Amino acid sequence: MNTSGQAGADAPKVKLTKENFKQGLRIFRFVLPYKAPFIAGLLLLLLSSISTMIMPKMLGYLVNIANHQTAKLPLFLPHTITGIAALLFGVVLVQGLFSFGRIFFFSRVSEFTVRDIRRTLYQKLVTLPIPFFEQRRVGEITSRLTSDVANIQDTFSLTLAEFMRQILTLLAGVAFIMWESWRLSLFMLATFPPLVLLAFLFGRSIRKFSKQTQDELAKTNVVVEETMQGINSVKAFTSEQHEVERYGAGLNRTVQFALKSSIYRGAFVSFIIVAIFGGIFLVLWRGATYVELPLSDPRHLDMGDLVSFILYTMFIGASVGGLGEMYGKIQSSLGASERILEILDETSEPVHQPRPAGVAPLQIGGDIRYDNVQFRYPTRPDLAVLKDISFHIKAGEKVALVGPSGAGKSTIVQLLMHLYPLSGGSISVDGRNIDELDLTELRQHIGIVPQETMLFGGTIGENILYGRPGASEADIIDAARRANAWQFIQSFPEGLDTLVGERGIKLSGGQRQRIAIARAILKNPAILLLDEATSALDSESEKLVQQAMDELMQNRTSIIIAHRLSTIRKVDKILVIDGGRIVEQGSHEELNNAENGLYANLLKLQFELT
Ligand SMILES: Nc1ncnc2c1ncn2[C@@H]1O[C@H](COP(=O)(O)OP(=O)(O)OP(=O)(O)O)[C@@H](O)[C@H]1O
Repeated sequence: MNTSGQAGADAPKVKLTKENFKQGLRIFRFVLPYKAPFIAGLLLLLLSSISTMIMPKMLGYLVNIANHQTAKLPLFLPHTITGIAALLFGVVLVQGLFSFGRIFFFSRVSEFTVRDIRRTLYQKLVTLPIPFFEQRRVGEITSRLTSDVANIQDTFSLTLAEFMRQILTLLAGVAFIMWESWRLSLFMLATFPPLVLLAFLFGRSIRKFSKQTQDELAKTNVVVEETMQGINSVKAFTSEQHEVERYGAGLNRTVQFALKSSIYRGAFVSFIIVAIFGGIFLVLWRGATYVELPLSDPRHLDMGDLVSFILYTMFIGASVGGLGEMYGKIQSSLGASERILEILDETSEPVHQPRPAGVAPLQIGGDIRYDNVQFRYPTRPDLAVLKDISFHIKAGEKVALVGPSGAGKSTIVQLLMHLYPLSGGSISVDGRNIDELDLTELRQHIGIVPQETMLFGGTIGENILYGRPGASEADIIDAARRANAWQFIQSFPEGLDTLVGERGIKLSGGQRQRIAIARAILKNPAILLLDEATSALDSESEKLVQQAMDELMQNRTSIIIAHRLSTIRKVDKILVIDGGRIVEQGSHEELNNAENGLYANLLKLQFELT
C-alpha cells in the first residue's frame, strides 16, 4: 500500500453474486459493436496461452536429451539439443507475435468501447433533469465519467484477458502435470491449496488497512480542495497557518495508517516467499526421490519431466495467485459498471425529440398564465416554497417580481422553463399547458439573463454565440453593440477572439452581464427572464447594463426579478412575493401609495440605503 492516492485504487467493490454479475454484464452491450476484434483478441489469447504452455514441456525434453533419455520423445520433434532449442526459440517468437496481436485487438475494443460509454454517459448526464444534479455532488458525477469508466477500461483491456489466461493456464497446467506424474501431482495439489487459502485470508486483512490509509488520504485531500477553491477566504481570514496545520495533522494520520499497514504487508511478503518457495521445495524433494528410483519402478520420473513438472507448478501457483487479484479487480469493475448503469437507467428530460410529422414548429406569442401554482423542491419536500401563485402576463408585457430574499422569486421564474415538475396548479404559455409543449422548443423561446453570468472557457465570440449557435459574425457584433458590450470587446486587442474564463481574461461583473444580454439578444426569444444582479455596479456600468436591458426587453414578454428601483418604475405590473404567495400587485404608483404595504416598505428601505 502506498500513499500516492491513485484514482480507483480504493473503488468500492461489490459482492460477486449472480444478480450483481448479471447486472454488471449489461455493460457488455457496449462491446457488441466490436465483436469481431474482440473474438480475434480472444483467439490470439488462446494461441499465446497455448504456446506459453508448450515451453516447459520443451524445456523438459531439452534436459532429457542432455541426459540421453530420448525414449519418450515424440518422433516428430528433433532429437538434438540444438534442434529443440531452435524450436523453443521459434515458439517464443510466435508467442511474441500472438501477444502483440492480442494487445492490438483488445486495445481497439477497449478504447472504442470506453469512448462509447463516455459519450453515452455524458449525453445522458446533460439531458437529466435538474433535481438529479441537486441530489449529487459534482465531484461524484465527474468521477463516474473518469475513474469508473477508467476502471472498466482496465477490465476490458487487461483484466478480462488476464483472467481468462489465468484460468487457461491453470487448467492446462493441471492437465500437463497429471500427464507427467499423477502421483506427484496429487502431492502437489495437496500442499498448494492450504497455502493459497492462507495467503488469501492474509491479503484480505491487509486490504482493510490499505483502505483505511486511502480514506485518511482522501480526507486530507478535502482540505486541499476546499482551501484551493476558497483561497481568497483563506487569505482574507489569514488562516494559512491554521490550514497548514490541519493538512499536516491529516498527513500524519495517513502516515500512521500506512506504516501500520506496511508491517502487515512486510509480513505478507515474507509469508508468500516462504510459502511459495517452501511449496516448490517440497515438490522438488518429493520429485527428486522419484527421479532417484530405478527406471523399472512405475513411480520413476525422468529428470526433464521433473523440470517440466516444476515449471508447470510455478505457472499454476502464479495463476492461482493472479486469480485472487483478478477477483478483486473484477469486483471493483462490477461496482463501477453498476454505478454507470444506474445513471444510464435514469430518465432523461424529453429534449431534442424529433417533431412528429405534420406538426409545425412551436410559435410563441408570450402570453403567460400561472394558475394556483404550488411547488416544493424535490430535494426539500418538507418546505412549501410556492404556496399559491396565480397571475397573468399578456404578450409583450413587462412584469417585475419583488420581495424579500428567499421569497420564491427565482423559483417562479425557473418553473416557466419546466426545470422541475410542479407540486400543484398549472403554468400555460399562449393558453397551452407547458406540460404539453415540446421542452426544447419551449426553452428555445425563452431567454434568460441570470444573476451570475456563467461564461464558458472559450472566446467572447463563442460565449455570445451560445445564444444562437450558427449565427454570423455580423449578427454577433450587432448583438454585442445593442448590449453595450461592443465598446469594451473592441478595446481588447483580440476583440471577439479574446479568451475568457480560467485560461483567459477575467471580465468585470458588469461586462459579464452585458455578454449575457448580448447572448439573449442574439437568441431573440419571445419571453425574457431577467434576474438582476444584487451586487452593486458602479453608476456608469449600471447605466450601460440598464440601457442594454431596456434594449433587450423591447417587444418581448419580460419577467424581471427586480432589485433596482430604476427597473421597477418602467414595468407594467409589479408582483410582490412573500412566503411563496403574491401579497400585493399593481403598478409602481398604486403600490407605493398603499400605506404599510410590503412594497412601500421595501421601497423606503432601499431609499434609506441609497
Ligand atoms: N435548488 C433548490 N433546492 C432546494 N431549495 C431551494 C432551491 N433553490 C431555492 N430553494 C429554496 O427556496 C426558497 C425560495 O428561493 P428563491 O431562490 O426562489 O428565492 P428568491 O426570492 O429568488 O430569493 P433571492 O432574492 O435571495 O434570490 C428559499 O427558501 C430557498 O432556500
